[in-house]
Amino acid sequence: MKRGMFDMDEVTGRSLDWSLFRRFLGLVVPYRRSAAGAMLLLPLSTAARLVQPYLVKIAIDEHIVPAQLAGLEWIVALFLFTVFGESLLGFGQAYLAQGVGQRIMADLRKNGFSRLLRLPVSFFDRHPSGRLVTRLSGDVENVGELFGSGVAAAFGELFSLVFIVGLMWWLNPELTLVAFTLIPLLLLILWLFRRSMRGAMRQVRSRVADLNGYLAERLAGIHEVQLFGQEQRTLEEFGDLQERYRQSSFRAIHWDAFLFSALETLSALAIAGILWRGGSGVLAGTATFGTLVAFIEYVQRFFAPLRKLSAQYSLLQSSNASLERLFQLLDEPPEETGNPLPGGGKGALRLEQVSFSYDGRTPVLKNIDLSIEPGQTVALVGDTGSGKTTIGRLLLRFYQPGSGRILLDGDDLAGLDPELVRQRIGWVAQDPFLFAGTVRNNLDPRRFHNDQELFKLIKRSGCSTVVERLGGLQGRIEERGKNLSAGERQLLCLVRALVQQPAIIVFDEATSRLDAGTEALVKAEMDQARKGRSALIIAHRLRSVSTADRIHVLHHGCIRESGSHDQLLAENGLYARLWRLQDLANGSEEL
Ligand SMILES: Nc1ncnc2c1ncn2[C@@H]1O[C@H](COP(=O)(O)OP(=O)(O)OP(=O)(O)O)[C@@H](O)[C@H]1O
Repeated sequence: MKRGMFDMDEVTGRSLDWSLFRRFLGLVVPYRRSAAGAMLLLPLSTAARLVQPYLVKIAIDEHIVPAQLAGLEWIVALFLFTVFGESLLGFGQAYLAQGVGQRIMADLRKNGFSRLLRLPVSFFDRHPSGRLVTRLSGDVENVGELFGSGVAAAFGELFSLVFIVGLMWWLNPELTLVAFTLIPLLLLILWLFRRSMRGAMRQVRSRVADLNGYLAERLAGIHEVQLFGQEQRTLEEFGDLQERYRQSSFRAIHWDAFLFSALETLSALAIAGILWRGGSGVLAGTATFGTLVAFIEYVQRFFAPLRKLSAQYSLLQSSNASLERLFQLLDEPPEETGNPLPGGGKGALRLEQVSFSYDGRTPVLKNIDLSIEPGQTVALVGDTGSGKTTIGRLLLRFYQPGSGRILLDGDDLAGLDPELVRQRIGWVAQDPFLFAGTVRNNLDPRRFHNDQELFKLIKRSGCSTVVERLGGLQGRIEERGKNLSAGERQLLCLVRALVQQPAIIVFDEATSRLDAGTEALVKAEMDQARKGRSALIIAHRLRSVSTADRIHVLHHGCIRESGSHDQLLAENGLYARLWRLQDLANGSEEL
């Protein structure tokens, strides 16, 4: 698959970043007691583990070699005690550390989702939903592991290393130097690994996000995939993404394997050095046999944490990229809240010289002047892509105009609380969306009415048959309203818009998908809904707006003509031409 065919997730993540890490520690603060407990148990369990080879040395040097069996049972008992102690302490440590990790995950998921819900719609234009799902699932998991399996464990391993080197030096400095002559080589290998692993982990995260994004998009459009026989092509594209993901994972595994075998080799070389120098030392009487055995054991235990540290390093790298992505999300500025709306608005709207572009480059609306007086019905017509829906979105404050201003009952929309604006302006969308859940939760999400009032409104809006078929207010609507026809969905969305008793109602192609019979029904309900409030009707079919008080004809983002139906026909301009075209087509065809 070509790069760019499906937007690649930005490859983020610097090397281990302390500012990110400090911020991560802030997530641990609420659980500091458990975290401190986990950190405290770590050195204790490590000490219990590392004292074991020393006990073996004593057993050999003081009891077995000199054939002094008295007291050996105490050494064995102590040995067993440290083994059980290590298990118990290790269990307690893992329990506390993993608990902290799980709580951090829950917090991040909740905070991330809560931020997503408050982000402006323009954010979702830039970020495919599949990628956002990856952030709240995969990235959160990674960060959660950072404490349990990452930080706490790394702290333990580092403690082990220092403890081992200290003990070895205390037992025999010369043998310690022999064991660690390969340290420069070890550092070189670790540096190489660290550099390569960082790039590999970033790529893995980025490619898994691509894969998830693609999956989410294709599953959402499964009807179109099947309709256009795209199963094979989709499979191939998925296969390509999957292959890219596999390759990057493989690269990461390859580096992991490299480090594992390099450390194994170094460990074996160090043991060989100890056998050679230590063996001659035992024969010359400068070292004891017990020290030799303990050294071999300690060298193995020195390289084991390094292997673990390298695994933790991969984890830290991938968590770093995940942390960066999650913090980016948490730092996204939420939609501005603005001032509360003064009460008693009558539903007057005014657009003054409004211009707008989605991407900051291509103008979609240019210097729009338009007003709706209280109780008036204004219509927007124009060809596909001329910017009608965009005007509706600006009215609902989903986007802010690039220049110019919009006044709602005299107040600049830019300074008003969007939630309250959306309560005052009802919206019946072109492609209405219903959530999986009860009829009640869908129709009256803000709980404006009790059941009786709601049912009255449903009846008045002519959709009581639909609601009864679904099983009443507690009846179930499936995901995206797929157990309903387009007309039924449109009718329910009309009720949903009316429930909040808006001063202004916007119909965006509300009847475009309906058959003649249902269209007449919805149209009648729309006429009913317009009574006593201002309305903006966005439509292709001129017949459906001919009775509007004022009609604006939009062309390439500019208002080309304005007036009543009769005035526009008399002007004999674009509107009149479109009207004749639609009339020719029996008034039933779209533009
Ligand atoms: N989210 C978006 N991001 C970028 N461009 C967009 C977005 N939504 C719409 N556009 C572009 O803005 C222009 C106006 O779109 P808009 O939906 O307002 O047209 P419309 O007049 O309502 O069309 P239609 O009658 O087909 O619904 C189009 O060129 C469209 O491609």
